[in-house]
Amino acid sequence: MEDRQGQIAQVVVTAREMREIEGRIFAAGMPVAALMEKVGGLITARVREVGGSRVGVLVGPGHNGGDALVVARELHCRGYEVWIYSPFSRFKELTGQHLQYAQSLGIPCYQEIEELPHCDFVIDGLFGFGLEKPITDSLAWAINRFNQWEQPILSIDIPSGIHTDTGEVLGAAIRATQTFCLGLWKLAFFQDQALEYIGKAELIDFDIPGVDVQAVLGTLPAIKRMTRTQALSTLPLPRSPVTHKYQAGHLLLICGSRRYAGGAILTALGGRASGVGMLSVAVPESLKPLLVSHLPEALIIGCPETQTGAIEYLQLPEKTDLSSFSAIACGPGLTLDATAIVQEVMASDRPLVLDADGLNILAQMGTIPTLQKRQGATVLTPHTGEFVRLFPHLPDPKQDRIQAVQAAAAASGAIVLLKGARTAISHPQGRIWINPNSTPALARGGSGDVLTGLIGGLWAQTGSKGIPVEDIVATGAWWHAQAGILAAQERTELGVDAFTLTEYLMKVISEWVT
Ligand SMILES: NC(=O)C1=CN([C@@H]2O[C@H](COP(=O)(O)OP(=O)(O)OC[C@H]3O[C@@H](n4cnc5c(N)ncnc54)[C@H](O)[C@@H]3O)[C@@H](O)[C@H]2O)[C@H](O)CC1
Ligand SMILES: [K+]
Repeated sequence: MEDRQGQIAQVVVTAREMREIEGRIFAAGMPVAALMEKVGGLITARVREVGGSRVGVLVGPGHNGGDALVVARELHCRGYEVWIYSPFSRFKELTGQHLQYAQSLGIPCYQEIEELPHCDFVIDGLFGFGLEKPITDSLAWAINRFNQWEQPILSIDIPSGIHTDTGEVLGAAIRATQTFCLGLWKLAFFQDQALEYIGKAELIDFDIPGVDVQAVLGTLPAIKRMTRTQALSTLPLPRSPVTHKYQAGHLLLICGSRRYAGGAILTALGGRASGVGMLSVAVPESLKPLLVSHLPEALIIGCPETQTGAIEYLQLPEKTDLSSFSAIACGPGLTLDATAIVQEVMASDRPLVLDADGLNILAQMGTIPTLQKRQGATVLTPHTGEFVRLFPHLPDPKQDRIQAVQAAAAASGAIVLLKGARTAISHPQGRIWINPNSTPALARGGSGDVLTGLIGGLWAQTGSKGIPVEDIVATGAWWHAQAGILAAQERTELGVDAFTLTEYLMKVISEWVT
């Protein structure tokens, strides 16, 4: 049972894949009406927990409308006052039958929004994954009116008007308070542009057989949703009782400038929180005392500086070269004057995380040709602005973040982590992890620096264990977000400065592990 729920929680599908999976279930003999009845019953049970007794139900022409009508009927039979709004004259057969029966029970059905009496909440069953074209004219007008209402709106499957794959608004879309995603997570739930419409997201599992999911998605689905179980299986815990510090990885961070000293501290604190065995931090010479005072356990390497206070070149301790490190993370706070060191680390074969100015310098060097020459594995961690600078010729991530990150990884051969409300991580061959939960509290200067250090530290510890790099990166993104969520719970969304975040990294993990 645990197993099935764990697997279902990771699955993410497109509308086409959902239709194929659904097709297999029907072909195997499950009557369409029976499935609709089952799904409607499950939604009703959840709706009844919401409270209120006066309900407006928005009914579309397809099976999303059919689901809504089953809920309307069930609520009516349980004593709710129910009104239907449906401005359509033609319905799919099953939906039409449900509408006829609902009306025979005395549930009123209106075509005009003004006719709907005041309700405690609204159920949105206008369109699900069958939405084909933009919503226009009077229906778009009505949706915009519903959005101005104060009452909660509960959407069935997906807010009507949202594209199931890209998450874009097709003409007009319902802004739901809560959305009950049916059966399997749809891609739109992880596209930043849809999040304000989806509200609180909940999966209603209706027992889709695992074999049907596998038959359509394969044994290694391309797009997966990150889960706690997955993150815990990747973390370097428990440690071997006989390990020594060099077996727990050696991370080199290259970060900071006179102008951006704090970025170096935050990156290093992120690296430290990963539990990495040995931490070395290369900074401009003048920052060394500051870093030593914050991280007494780290080896702080002071490097010659440019006139502007950037690292001029790497000056590693005697008998050390880049091959001494199990992973390198480079970029936060460097400024654009540190081009030479980015070139130097690119030429090494070490696992490399590039972030912030490291990415901006890479963009100036020419992202794709430079990465094609690299011997080692590279992780890029851009936000949308950096992404566009790195990959100016690829589709804009604002339209479809998942497709954009997949294209970037394929074109560059790097593992690309695209930051956002729903951070997505793609392997060059198209495997994607999506981090499903985060908090706007993390939209704050310095929080990305912490992530860079954390991912670097995890990679340094686990890279030699045969764990796929994208799994390590996704675990870092998950851990970072969970720390932000816990910190925001305890301190509000205003209380999660990047320094505080580094302290919650340990706090959140001890809650999971104990
Ligand atoms: N996932 C499952 O296995 C189950 C899904 N259920 C529900 O069914 C819908 C999908 O149903 P479908 O009938 O295919 O599509 P829709 O209800 O989303 O709507 C299609 C309907 O609407 C017309 N249409 C499309 N776009 C527009 C537009 N812009 N303007 C006007 N009309 C439009 C189109 O022609 C069709 O007639 C899924 O989301 C679930 O809610 C099952 O009930 C349970 C199993
Ligand atoms: K809907």
